[in-house]
Amino acid sequence: MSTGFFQVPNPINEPIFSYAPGTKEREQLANKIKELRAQEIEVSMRINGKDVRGDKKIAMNPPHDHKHVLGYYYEGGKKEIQDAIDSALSARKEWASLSWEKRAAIFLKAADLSATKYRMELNARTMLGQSKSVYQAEIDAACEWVDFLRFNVHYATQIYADQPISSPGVWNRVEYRPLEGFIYALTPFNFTAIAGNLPAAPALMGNTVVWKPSPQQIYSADLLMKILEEAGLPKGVINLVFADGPEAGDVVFGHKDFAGIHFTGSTKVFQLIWQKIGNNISNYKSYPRIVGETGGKDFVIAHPSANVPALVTALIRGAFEYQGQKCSAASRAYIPKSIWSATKELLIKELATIKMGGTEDFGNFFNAVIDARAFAKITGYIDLAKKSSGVELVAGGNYDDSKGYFVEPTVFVTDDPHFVTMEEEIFGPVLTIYVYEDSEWEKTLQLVDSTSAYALTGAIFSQDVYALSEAAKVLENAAGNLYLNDKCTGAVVGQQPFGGARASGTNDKAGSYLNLLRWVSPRTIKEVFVSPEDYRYPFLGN
Ligand SMILES: NC(=O)c1ccc[n+]([C@@H]2O[C@H](COP(=O)([O-])OP(=O)(O)OC[C@H]3O[C@@H](n4cnc5c(N)ncnc54)[C@H](O)[C@@H]3O)[C@@H](O)[C@H]2O)c1
Ligand SMILES: N[C@@H](CCC=O)C(=O)O
Repeated sequence: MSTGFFQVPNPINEPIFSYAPGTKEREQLANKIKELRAQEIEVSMRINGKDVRGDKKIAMNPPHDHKHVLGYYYEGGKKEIQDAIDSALSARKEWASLSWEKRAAIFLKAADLSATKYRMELNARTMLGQSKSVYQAEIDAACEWVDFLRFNVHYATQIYADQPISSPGVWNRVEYRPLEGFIYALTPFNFTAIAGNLPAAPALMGNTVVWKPSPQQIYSADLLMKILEEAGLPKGVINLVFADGPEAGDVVFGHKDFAGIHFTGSTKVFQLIWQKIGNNISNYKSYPRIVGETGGKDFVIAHPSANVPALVTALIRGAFEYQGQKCSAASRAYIPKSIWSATKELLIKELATIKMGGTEDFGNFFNAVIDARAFAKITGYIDLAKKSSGVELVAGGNYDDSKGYFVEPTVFVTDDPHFVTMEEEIFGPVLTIYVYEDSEWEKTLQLVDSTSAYALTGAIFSQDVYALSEAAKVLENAAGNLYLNDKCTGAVVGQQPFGGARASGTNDKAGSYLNLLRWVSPRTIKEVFVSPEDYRYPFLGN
């Protein structure tokens, strides 16, 4: 029973380890990678706190070394999804009525376990299973995941503390109830932190969850689940399932107690899901909450006053960190003619220094793309661009999938600002540049705004304050996360709440109170201390 107004520990961002040569953490991580590579693990679903194995045994392989086997998982089907829903629904009553600080303590403990005991393994699994470099794994699987857990507890308390005023003789209160039913968390391959946050955020607010991760992220999802359980998460609160997406969707979206979806993934899949929910709308007990962060076609626009070395650094980091497989990745850039030749020269020079290879070698900045399907899609765009007129290959353009799914960091310049690679999300290491006349700055801003259906992230480079503020105004609706003189990736929880609008999602800002608000259904209570005992108003007289 709660007996106080509790203050949660003040969250601060988890410090990023350097993994520089000679550091203890570098040695520990290298050892953990070696240890994991030497074994084949068996991964089960977790339904109602129990290991459950489906009939289909599927191998997990490092994308940069696809013949190596890291282990196997066992995919289920409709029956396991139904069992997971039943488990979530039966766990709901007890979990929802547990006092908030006891729920919060579990997630804070999971944060501490992830920052200490399991940090190396979280990073190692993300590096091996998703082909992330050491730094990219550290900012994701360790730091962002820990930040989500700690900051969400802080935001939850802000929500609970937000109470209405009361007039004399009355006490008004708002209870922030969890949603009535179960939540479906459907998560992407590219961020371990996002995969963990999507089930954890609704669960923190008292909901129970069915979580289906991307097949390409199961190797690290398995560890996230183990950490949450070790932290004390009761059985049935989060149920981890592995199944074909549409098959699982049929069961989930057809269920009357479906109360909400927490999705991150592609725009196409989100739109299919929204349609399915819409088609079933009259069958649900409540209107389901639909929260989805989806694709991007993120831009960089440089003004003639831009600092060229800073611009080139932002293009390289923004477009090619994690092989361009971030929803926030820079994939179209607009450079004025007056600085194009300096930009091009430096870009080519710097790209030539990038080392590509497996994640086990910490000297590699660049690793493999996630799987054969992504490799085929990305190289399809590269081949098309290579043979198109008006498009010039500036750097990269080669690829090889014999050992791993390697695609070089690739840059094209096009004379058509509507060329397909300027408009569609490729989700790989391909950057397309359009060079504009300096005199066409205003026109180019309009072009940036109207070229793509997406509106996730964008960056403006300018040393001229008027140009910077003009661009920010014209591009007001072109990005949910706008960067001035910085790359358009790498949002930090608590610092840059993340999400976009238009085709990029519902912009509910992961890692902020705005997101947590979607997982509660407020109940307003008015209590009157001395209730009126006569219906007559004074104006009626005697
Ligand atoms: N805006 C953001 O915050 C953000 C963050 C990360 C990734 N993303 C986006 O995610 C995409 C990359 O991730 P991905 O390849 O894992 O996305 P995806 O859409 O292919 O898959 C996301 C999840 O949906 C499932 N799924 C796939 N097809 C389905 C279907 N027809 N019905 C039901 N479920 C289905 C997948 O198994 C996975 O669990 C990119 O488009 C990227 O921009 C967005
Ligand atoms: N939040 C991450 C992107 C997540 C999508 O893949 C960033 O800001 O770069």
